[in-house]
Amino acid sequence: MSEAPRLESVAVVGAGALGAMYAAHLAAAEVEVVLVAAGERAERLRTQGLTVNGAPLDIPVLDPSTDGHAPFDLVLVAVKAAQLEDSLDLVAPLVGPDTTFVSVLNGLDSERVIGERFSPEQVLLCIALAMDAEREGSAVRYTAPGRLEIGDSPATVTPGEGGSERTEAVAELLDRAGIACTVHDDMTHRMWWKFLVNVGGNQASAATRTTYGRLRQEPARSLMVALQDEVVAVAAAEGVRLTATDVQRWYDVLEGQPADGRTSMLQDVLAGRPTEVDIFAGRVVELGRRHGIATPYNQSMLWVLSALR
Ligand SMILES: NC(=O)C1=CN([C@@H]2O[C@H](COP(=O)(O)OP(=O)(O)OC[C@H]3O[C@@H](n4cnc5c(N)ncnc54)[C@H](OP(=O)(O)O)[C@@H]3O)[C@@H](O)[C@H]2O)C=CC1
Ligand SMILES: CC(C)(CO)C(=O)C(=O)O
Repeated sequence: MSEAPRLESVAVVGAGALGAMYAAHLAAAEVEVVLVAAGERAERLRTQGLTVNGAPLDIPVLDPSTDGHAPFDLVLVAVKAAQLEDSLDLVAPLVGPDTTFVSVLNGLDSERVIGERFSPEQVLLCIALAMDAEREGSAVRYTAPGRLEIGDSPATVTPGEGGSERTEAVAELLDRAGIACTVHDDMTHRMWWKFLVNVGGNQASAATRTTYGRLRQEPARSLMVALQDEVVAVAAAEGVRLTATDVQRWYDVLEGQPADGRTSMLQDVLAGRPTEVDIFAGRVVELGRRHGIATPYNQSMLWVLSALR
């Protein structure tokens, strides 16, 4: 078996809670890492900078519309869902045929969108889990860095043939940078599991404005469970089996989260930013309609959280 290439350069697009946290890890491991941004955002990042857990994040800001650079080995996409298309346009000049993409975005669809814009072979499937990263202005803080789970898309790898070189190379890079990562051969199931987590956890916490500690208790907990039951139903109709054990695994993760930690969606609501409700409740409602499954709790979330825009 040939050895996976060693990845040396990373472009992070989306210098928010997750993007800045991972950029700090990569820079500390002496990997070449840049933050990709344009216009006023690039200017702000250059002049105001960012801090991660109080330490200045001293890495270059690259604006592809004015600054040239050879294609990067890895593009780490860490914007919110509504910003995905724009961020891909921005990063396009930094992408070559050997560039690999990892998207930490929540939801079922970002990898497909990236694959359609570039090439499906260049995109790994990924979920980001169990972190409590938050950003306020130019300050990013976390106590729990969580972990990434990565693997190949079934659309690009033949089952039983083992992981791709791209997956191996990304796992090696993350390991070098001290970013906890596990490789999975059934990422489709893992993505659906994460979707269940976000549809329940993020939306219930955002609608009731509760931290992880209060999300573990009534009444937020019952709302979370009702939202998740609808995910289990639409997942089954899509051929994905989410079991009671799968659901329990999220409760176990939730128990371990800091009591005062906040989901990314609660952070958006509290900061007055648009939420990612379209990729959570919006997607469940759409799948429910397609399969003739009632999704009243997610329909309510769609109305409630959309009204906060
Ligand atoms: N935070 C968390 O704990 C977790 C988040 N996730 C998921 O990860 C994704 C990222 O979340 P999070 O880090 O919280 O998001 P943030 O909102 O903190 O960060 C997004 C960043 O993207 C930047 N951005 C927006 N548009 C562009 C663009 N066109 N070009 C370059 N940069 C851009 C924003 O800049 P600006 O501020 O200037 O607008 C912001 O810095 C989401 O899908 C989220 O659901 C998953 C697991 C946990
Ligand atoms: C799983 C969770 C809740 C943090 O680990 C998340 O994905 C988010 O906050 O968006």
